[in-house]
Amino acid sequence: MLDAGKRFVYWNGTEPRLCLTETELIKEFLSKCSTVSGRSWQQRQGSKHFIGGGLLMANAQDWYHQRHIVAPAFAGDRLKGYAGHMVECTKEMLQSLQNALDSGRNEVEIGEYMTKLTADIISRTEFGTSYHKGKKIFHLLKVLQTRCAQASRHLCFPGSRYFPSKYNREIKSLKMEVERLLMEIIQSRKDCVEIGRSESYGSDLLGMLLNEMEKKNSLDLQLVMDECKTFFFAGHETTALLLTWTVMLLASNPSWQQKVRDEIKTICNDSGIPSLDQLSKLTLLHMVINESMRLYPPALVLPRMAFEDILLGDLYIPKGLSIWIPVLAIHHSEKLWGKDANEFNPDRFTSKSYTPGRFLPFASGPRNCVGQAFALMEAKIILAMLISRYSFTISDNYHHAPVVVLTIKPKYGVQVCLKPLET
Ligand code: HEM
Repeated sequence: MLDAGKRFVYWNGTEPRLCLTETELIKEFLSKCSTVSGRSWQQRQGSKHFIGGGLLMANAQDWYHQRHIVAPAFAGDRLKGYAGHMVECTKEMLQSLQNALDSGRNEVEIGEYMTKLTADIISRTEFGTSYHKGKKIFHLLKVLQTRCAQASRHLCFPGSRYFPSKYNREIKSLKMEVERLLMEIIQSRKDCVEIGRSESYGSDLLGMLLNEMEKKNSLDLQLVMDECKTFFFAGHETTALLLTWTVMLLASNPSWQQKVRDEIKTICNDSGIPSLDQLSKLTLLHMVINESMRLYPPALVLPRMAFEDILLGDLYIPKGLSIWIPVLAIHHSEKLWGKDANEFNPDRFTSKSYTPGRFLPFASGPRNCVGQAFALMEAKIILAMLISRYSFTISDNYHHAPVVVLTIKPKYGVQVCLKPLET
């Protein structure tokens, strides 16, 4: 793609798209244009049933307002408070790996375990004690997301979203069921506060959203529900893919696997469970995670629409033009990363100063990933616990077939052979 030139326009059906690959311009665009650019009508339409007007799809002043409500839930002590859920859920995942080994299997498809684990973690983080109901909601949301993807193929036909087709009827009833369950949880929290049984709406993500919105006098329940759906959508599959690809890379590179294991042993002693202070000291693990996100970025493109005329350096972007930042192509560019751009080499992240605009797994600027610190904490805890308990190698049954559909997935999964380590 980068061979087509540094900037070029191409047509996606009837929509012209400007592809931006110059790192200086990308940096400037992402840092300065967060309120004058945003999600297109098509993007919002395609996702409105399963995430609605949540942060990911919000634009302009709505986005700015929502970002300020949501951001505190992912920072400081609140963020640290989620670590316990991450450790507990990972212990359960390790137990099910052990059960698989005890039943005579020594090979597992690790992607399945990671997908279930990250769903469990976000479910507990969002809904605390209402966790089982949360899991049911998320299951319905997954079905809803698939149906929306199927229905969106017909979005180009005018009026198709109003047809009472099979998909549209199913989407409507799934959406109603999700919102009914979410309202049940929210209502019972509100009742507890009103009758004086509790002082706040709770310390989980949902409770924090309700508390923040009440403080700012804007308790909009539809928005609370949309944010809950957004966190699940934005934070579950992305992290599962990061973990799955990292295990694949470490299983194929035993020397890096051992280096990371030694680091974990030195820093976390024998427990293999990193404390919050220890997480920031796991520098080799962090380099491996970065390299994994460079090679297999869970978000492949950053799509935006210009809502006003924008002047970026010498580039004039007219209002209404779509802008695409091709993260995958930038992360694999030999010009930006050198001749070994397609190889696994975590050493390239030894220095913390990378050219801005060339490493964008979480985007950058004010509209970057609000869950970045959460995702990195989660990934480090899970990987540290897994690596200190098992050594793993890539199975002969693994076929390397990354498929690109919005995200980058291993088509046939990632099969690894596990060996318990002496403790
Ligand atoms: C490895 C894991 C993750 C990756 C690679 C990732 C990546 C990204 C990227 C690239 C964006 C910007 C999208 C764009 O501008 O088009 C984004 C936005 C967002 N992410 Fe993440 N994400 C991850 C995990 C999470 C988690 C765990 C959560 C929450 C629990 C989360 C919540 C969000 C939200 C709400 C936004 C929208 C922010 C805004 O528009 O202001 N993400 N993420």
